Amino acid sequence: MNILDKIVADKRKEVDLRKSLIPMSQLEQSVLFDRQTFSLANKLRNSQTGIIAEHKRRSPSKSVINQNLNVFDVAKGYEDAGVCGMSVLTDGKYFGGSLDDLLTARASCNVPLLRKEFIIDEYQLLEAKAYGADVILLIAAILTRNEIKQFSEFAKSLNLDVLLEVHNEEELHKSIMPSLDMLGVNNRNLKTFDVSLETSKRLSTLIPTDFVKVSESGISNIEAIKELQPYGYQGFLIGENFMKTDDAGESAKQFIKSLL
Ligand SMILES: O=C(O)c1ccccc1NCC(=O)[C@H](O)[C@H](O)COP(=O)(O)O
Repeated sequence: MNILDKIVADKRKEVDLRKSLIPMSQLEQSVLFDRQTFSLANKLRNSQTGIIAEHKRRSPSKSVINQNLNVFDVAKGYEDAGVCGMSVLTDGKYFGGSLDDLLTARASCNVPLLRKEFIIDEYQLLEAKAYGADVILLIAAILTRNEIKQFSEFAKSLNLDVLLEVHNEEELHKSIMPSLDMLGVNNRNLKTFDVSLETSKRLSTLIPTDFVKVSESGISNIEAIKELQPYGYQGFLIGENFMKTDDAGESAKQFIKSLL
């Protein structure tokens, strides 16, 4: 079994348990459920830099990145740096994240928040809304076309933006549909962890122009952004490069300053 299959198998068990502990009706009663959400897609369309900065303590490919940073300070730092959005990993077992991280980030800043998760059930979209997210991620590699349609339409009914992530042509062809806002190309192969910006370049021409294009993973310098912008990318998801430093917000600030 590859790592992605393992993550998804574990996630199914976790979501089943969560559902039995907190019913959907309780999530819908969250004070955050009826808040006006921020659109990441609109922010990216109107930005010169397009940085989506991630909170990421550890990962299957790198094990520990940084366990010492406080998500409240990281969120505030990213906002002060001028990011377009913040991605918050909420998976506990593989990334050391939690829904509490999402809530803490929400309490700390007013930038669009992406719940970075392995979404396999509509229940997780209700959780995303209840804990303050504005955007959800759908990963084509772990979903059927019908699931992508069902989850993205449900997310839109909750006023959440949808970022659909692909890694190859087949995933892209099965996923294109009007209920998506942003098409993300992950430069990291989630089964082997190989990273190449060439993936974003190769797939760029196949993405219809009505979607905001986002390049994800393995972006560690300004040159990478300059290389990807001519391919139509308006969003750049960056995790490790900021999180490996002592001050992720300051690192994002210097990065964005050099881009302008
Ligand atoms: O990062 C991993 O090792 C990983 C492994 C398996 C599934 C997902 C994984 N990462 C999620 C992400 O998409 C990245 O955290 C995100 O794009 C930022 O990447 P980076 O800038 O390389 O930290």
